[in-house]
Amino acid sequence: MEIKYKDTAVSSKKSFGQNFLVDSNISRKIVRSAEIAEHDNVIEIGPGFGSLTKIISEVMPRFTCVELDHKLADFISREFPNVNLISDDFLKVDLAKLAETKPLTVLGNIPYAITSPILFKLIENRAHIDRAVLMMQDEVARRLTAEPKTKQYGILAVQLQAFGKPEYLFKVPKTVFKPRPEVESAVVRIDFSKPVEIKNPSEFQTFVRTAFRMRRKTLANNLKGKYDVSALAPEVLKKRAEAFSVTEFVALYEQV
Ligand SMILES: C[S@@+](CC[C@H](N)C(=O)[O-])C[C@H]1O[C@@H](n2cnc3c(N)ncnc32)[C@H](O)[C@@H]1O
Repeated sequence: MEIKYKDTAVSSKKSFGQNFLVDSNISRKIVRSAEIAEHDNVIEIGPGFGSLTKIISEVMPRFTCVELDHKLADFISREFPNVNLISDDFLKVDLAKLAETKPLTVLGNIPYAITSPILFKLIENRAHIDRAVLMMQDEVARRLTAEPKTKQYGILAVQLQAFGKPEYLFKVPKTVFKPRPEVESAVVRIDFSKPVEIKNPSEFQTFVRTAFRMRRKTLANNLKGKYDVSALAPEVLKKRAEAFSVTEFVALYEQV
């Protein structure tokens, strides 16, 4: 489907997750949720035709946008000459460098196909991020914020909740996008401002992935041969990974 706005037309690319938000009330609600102030260091992922960019620019004169589609990047730099436009893949951008003066506030109606890589990049760079407000697929938003012992609770929930504080804000209907996506959307806010102390965070991430390797299996089965579980009680080992809260997960990791 060709989407045209002002002098720019793109044939919406599914692989780039190009579903453009066409309801300015929702754009305003998303930007408001980030509570940005003029002195914040804001970065927007995938500005597209600028539905969020326009609202952000009403609050602050200068911020950064990262857009992979060259046509749209050109459009943004013409429409918003004060924006620091990076015409590249967000996954390749050096966030530490952009956060040299101040931790970042990340905003975006993100391409759904790369939601997980984006979230893992944010976790990895959490020291350089204050908060993020992101629109994503509703199902993923529910997984990030899921409670233990539910179907949605898994690797993403434990990692996001261990390193940040994700909060499900509101659902967004398909009807406010052009073209309409096949899935429902939702907006999530993740607070990274109070970092949790976990020794060797990347090993913790591997531990979480290993514990959830086969969801139906017990912790004993999933950790067998990979970790020394002798310090864990037999009744703990009999449970499945989904039974443990994030705090319990950190405690388990410190005992293996
Ligand atoms: C869901 S659309 C949102 C566009 C706009 N923010 C809106 O709300 O209407 C996602 C945007 O991200 C861009 N995009 C896709 N992959 C990207 C990547 N790896 N890095 C940066 N931008 C990307 C797309 O070209 C598109 O403009």
